[in-house]
Amino acid sequence: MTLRGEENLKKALTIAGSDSSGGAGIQADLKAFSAHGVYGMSVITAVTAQNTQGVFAVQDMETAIIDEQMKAIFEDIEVDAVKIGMVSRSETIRAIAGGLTRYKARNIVIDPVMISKSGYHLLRPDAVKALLTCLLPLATVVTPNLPEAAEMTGKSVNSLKDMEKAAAAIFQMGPRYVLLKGGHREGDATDILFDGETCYYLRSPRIAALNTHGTGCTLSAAIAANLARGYIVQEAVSRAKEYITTAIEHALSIGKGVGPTHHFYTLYKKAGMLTDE
Ligand SMILES: Nc1ncnc2c1ncn2[C@@H]1O[C@H](COP(=O)(O)OP(=O)(O)O)[C@@H](O)[C@H]1O
Ligand SMILES: Cc1ncc(COP(=O)(O)O)c(N)n1
Repeated sequence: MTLRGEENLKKALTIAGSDSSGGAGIQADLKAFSAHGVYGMSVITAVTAQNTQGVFAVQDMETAIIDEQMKAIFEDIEVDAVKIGMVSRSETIRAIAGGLTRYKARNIVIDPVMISKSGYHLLRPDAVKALLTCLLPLATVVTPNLPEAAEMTGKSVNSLKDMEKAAAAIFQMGPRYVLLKGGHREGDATDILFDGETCYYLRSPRIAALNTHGTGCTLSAAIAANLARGYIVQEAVSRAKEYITTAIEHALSIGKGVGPTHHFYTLYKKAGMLTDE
């Protein structure tokens, strides 16, 4: 059976860690892909035991199974975009970079995940260099938050001026675009997109939200989904920013700590599935 429009179905891959509580990592990415009407696939780099209160254990996958997952996907299915999240350690990073190059992957969005909101090191400190030298040059867009930008540049990043300088320094590391996220700032949640020449400001008021688990994962997956759908980078990023803003506005009070964002608010609303209206 062929579904109407199936021949136009776009396919995106997330290479990231599993979050058992479903708010971040692979699970957030697949939800974001689905909400954009994009078929989702995954390469799991690590399994975490975590919930809304913290990360309690991590098991890294062997590089052999990372290679095999990439091979299984790329040798069979056309991949329209790739999002990369938690990569844990240098061996994992080298395996991913090798696979992306071998299979000529395109539309690559790298979220340089380092420390979870709850304070757990999801990237080993000795793997930062491998992330910068092996993966960043392959990125269409890299999406650091402020602490990650500080780690990458060796300078603290707070003001919008600092953000512009950091975006320019990270651009020199090889990605085609840098999206520096302002979620950790005081004041407006303004992000900066830099293409090597111009800084574009993506503004949104700060939402007084407690439930922001997985915001960065969701944003980068939404960018990948929009690239898979054929939008140019500026448009893909600006649509993803609208998507994450709605997802935070209607974030879910699930669990005892920092809950996840709501991926399907707009879809549920259109379908008349929201009971409070
Ligand atoms: N309280 C908030 N209100 C509005 N937007 C937010 C808020 N917190 C984060 N964002 C937005 O969510 C996206 C993810 O940013 P951030 O939370 O900094 O990423 P990370 O999860 O990597 O730390 C960015 O577009 C950021 O501006
Ligand atoms: C598997 C995985 N990947 C990424 C994050 C970062 O998300 P956050 O910064 O919201 O904790 C996470 N907590 N877990």
